[in-house]
Amino acid sequence: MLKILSGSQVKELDAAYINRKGISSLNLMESAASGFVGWWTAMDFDKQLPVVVFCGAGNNGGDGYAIARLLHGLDFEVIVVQCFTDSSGMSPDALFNKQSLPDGVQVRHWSEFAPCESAVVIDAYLGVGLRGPLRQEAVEVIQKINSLAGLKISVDIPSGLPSDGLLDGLCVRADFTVTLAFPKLSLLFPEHASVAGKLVLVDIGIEDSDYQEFPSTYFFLIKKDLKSYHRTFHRFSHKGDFGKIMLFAGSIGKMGAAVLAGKAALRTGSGLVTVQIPESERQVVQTAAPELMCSFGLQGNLGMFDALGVGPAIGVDDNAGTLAYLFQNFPKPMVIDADAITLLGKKPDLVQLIPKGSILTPHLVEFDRILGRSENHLERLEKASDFCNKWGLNMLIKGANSVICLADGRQIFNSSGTHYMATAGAGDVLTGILTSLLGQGYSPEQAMICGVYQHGLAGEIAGERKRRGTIASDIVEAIPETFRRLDIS
Ligand SMILES: NC(=O)C1=CN([C@@H]2O[C@H](COP(=O)(O)OP(=O)(O)OC[C@H]3O[C@@H](n4cnc5c(N)ncnc54)[C@H](OP(=O)(O)O)[C@@H]3O)[C@@H](O)[C@H]2O)[C@H](O)CC1
Ligand SMILES: [K+]
Repeated sequence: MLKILSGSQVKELDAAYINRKGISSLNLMESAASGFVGWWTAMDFDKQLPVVVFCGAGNNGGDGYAIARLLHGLDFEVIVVQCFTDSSGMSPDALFNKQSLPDGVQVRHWSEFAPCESAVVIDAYLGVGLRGPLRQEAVEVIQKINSLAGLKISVDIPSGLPSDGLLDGLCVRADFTVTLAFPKLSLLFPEHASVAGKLVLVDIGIEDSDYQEFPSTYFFLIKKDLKSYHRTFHRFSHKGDFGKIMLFAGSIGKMGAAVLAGKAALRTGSGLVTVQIPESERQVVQTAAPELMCSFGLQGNLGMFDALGVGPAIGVDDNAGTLAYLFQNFPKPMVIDADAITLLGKKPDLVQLIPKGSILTPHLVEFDRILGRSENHLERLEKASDFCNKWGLNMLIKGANSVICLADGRQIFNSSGTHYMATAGAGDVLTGILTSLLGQGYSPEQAMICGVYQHGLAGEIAGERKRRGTIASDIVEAIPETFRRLDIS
């Protein structure tokens, strides 16, 4: 899992890495530039289009000069736009790379650069070294970059965006941000989605062990992490090992929630799945999914289940008593979603009854219902951390880059998923997946890590095939393929 460090820790990380590996800072900059160009090559940009690289005087600019040299070597027409006047303030590595530009690369000063009609723009003006409010010249440079018509690609972070905090002013509006080593925290905030564009992560060779000495509570979950969090089953495993779970979901007119959550749990590998529903609606479930079992009364049978999920479309009117009953009579961690979260917002006294280690899965509106409105994502993350710590609970804040908030304070941003998942019932599918994994003996942390990543991956697989026509059932049907892609048997 990648640790997300603050902008000011990046310099120390580089120094420690350089020291340990016995390489120069220039080598690291070259890795960054060649990583960027590796992505560029895979994107197969049109060689007819000129490439305009805006370079600052710091190491972000240094990356830009090195990228300009490498792209020129690949036969692109490259124009470097120098965004400073006095070269004496340049970082040594940026200066070296500026001096290494081949003759064929044109260099202009930003104030003299007249925008060409069509070009790809690379923004290597300011990176994580930004300090304080933008100076006047920087405002004008960024306005110029934003005024250009072509595709804009920011190196490491859109220039002007603080790496760890909130945008307060102007920054480059990127179509892609190619971020180095780990995503900068602010790139993961929903309020910055429109300036960060698509996020691309480039590995520059720094290993997980190099991060160890740097404290951070923020992490980024990537594909290679998944396998080690999964349980392995053997040839003597039987139906019981895969868990018996109960999903309390659906109500009259909204039975799809029970069907989707139930099918998702089956596709995730649950041995036996029972849905708790109104008796009058049993034919909906049993016709849609014959593998599901139905139950119509809670009392008496909770002890037989390994895990429980509650909330999707149960309604908020008469269920406070039921929730209290579940919390008091099912002592293991459970999944709490949708209407159950809204109910907690209405009856906060219920929170203290929730079994420790349980997983709450609010989207942003539901989050506000339990913890009040937040001005921004940073405030939201802090509230989640306090809440989880106070009550010994886990929370998943759903959205692009959903955040897994663990009771011990770690907050893990998910990297999988797509906007095609913004469709009715996608959350019900997640509840089914998470409850299934808890029932298979996964700890809440394991269940959240595996479940959230695979839910996102299933959405990506469904989206590849169905694009904006993706519906929640497609996500369910893509779950088996996620096990194949992650090489999990
Ligand atoms: N491990 C890695 O991830 C690596 C990243 N690399 C790249 O390096 C940058 C960070 O480089 P750094 O030199 O620390 O800083 P920047 O280039 O981002 O910024 C410094 C320049 O910004 C000017 N600045 C600072 N604040 C302001 C402001 N408020 N308004 C205007 N200009 C500002 C500063 O000017 P000074 O006059 O104050 O010196 C500098 O010119 C990182 O983002 C990556 O891109 C490395 O390539 C290798 C490893
Ligand atoms: K930049």
